[in-house]
Amino acid sequence: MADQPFLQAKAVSKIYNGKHAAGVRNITIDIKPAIITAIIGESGSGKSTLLRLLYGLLSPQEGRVSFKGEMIWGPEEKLIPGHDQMKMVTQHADDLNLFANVWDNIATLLPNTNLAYKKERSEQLLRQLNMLHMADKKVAMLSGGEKQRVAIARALALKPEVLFLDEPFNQVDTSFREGLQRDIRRIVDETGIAVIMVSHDPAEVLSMADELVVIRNGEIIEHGAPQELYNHPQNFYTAKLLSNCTVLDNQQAKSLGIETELQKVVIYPEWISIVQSFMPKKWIVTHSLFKGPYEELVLTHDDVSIKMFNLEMGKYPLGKGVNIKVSKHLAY
Ligand SMILES: Nc1ncnc2c1ncn2[C@@H]1O[C@H](COP(=O)(O)OP(=O)(O)OP(=O)(O)O)[C@@H](O)[C@H]1O
Repeated sequence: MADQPFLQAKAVSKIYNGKHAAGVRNITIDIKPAIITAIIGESGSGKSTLLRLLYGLLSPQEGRVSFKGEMIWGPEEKLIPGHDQMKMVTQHADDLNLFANVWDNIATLLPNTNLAYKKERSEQLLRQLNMLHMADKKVAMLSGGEKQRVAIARALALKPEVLFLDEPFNQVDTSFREGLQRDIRRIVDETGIAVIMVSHDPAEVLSMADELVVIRNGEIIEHGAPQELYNHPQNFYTAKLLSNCTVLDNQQAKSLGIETELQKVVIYPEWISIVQSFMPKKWIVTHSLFKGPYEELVLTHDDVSIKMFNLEMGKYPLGKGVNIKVSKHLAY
């Protein structure tokens, strides 16, 4: 059927036994093919639980998960949970054969019935993950990031339609991480696979995802495109997750000329700029953190401190007084 949902959870709940009623509650979500969906939320909010329910590693207590109209059965209903068309890679990349080389770790998953295809597909996977030059290396000799690439190539070997990534880049350093992120984006664009990922890193989800799903205390509170959620978060929680922002109460916000009846005012660092003015310079630079291409400054006036980015390195040393302009704020 043309309008059959791809991967869908309907009113799914899974609450663990324990002192606190933790887990996920009444989750309804439609995952689309050929895009990257990222699930974000604070630690313990239920991200991994949701991922495992979608993948069939956990059985829901209520609701159902289906893939192209077919029910996904969890371990309570099925001896070997999961679905042939879905694969998961976690941060541990733990199903690798450390004593075999990279090539064999991948080729072994492909059928022997067509050796020409086996060779061609293994090569293609290694090329997609930028590992062709390491084909002969023993996996035990690889770095954490390289092992992660092999794990992803293995997961893709049989052309699944859905790839789950649970904090896949945690062990990987920044430069390697960006390369891997780009490769995953390219694979999604080239193959039409759906990627569903969980990550703690706002920069990562903002740059990688097409759709963000925000989860708090086991419930989805909002979802949408990264740009939309970043610029217009409906919830204070989402703004705090996505930006290293300043949070003020409405009294403190008055010192920036912001009047609101709502309790909390959120200002992202990039919404504050230093301006030249003849007015008394009431904001004092009280902290300065070197961040490589920019400095993160904390400016203080009475009991109010705000964070901003400064690209003019060294121009505003500690103790310097400045005037500022706030171009935008959010209130909750
Ligand atoms: N097997 C379990 N038994 C009991 N409680 C559990 C179990 N697994 C998870 N929980 C609890 O359920 C809640 C959600 O856990 P989950 O791992 O899904 O959160 P998360 O958002 O992925 O967290 P993190 O970002 O820290 O990995 C947490 O409070 C956790 O302690």
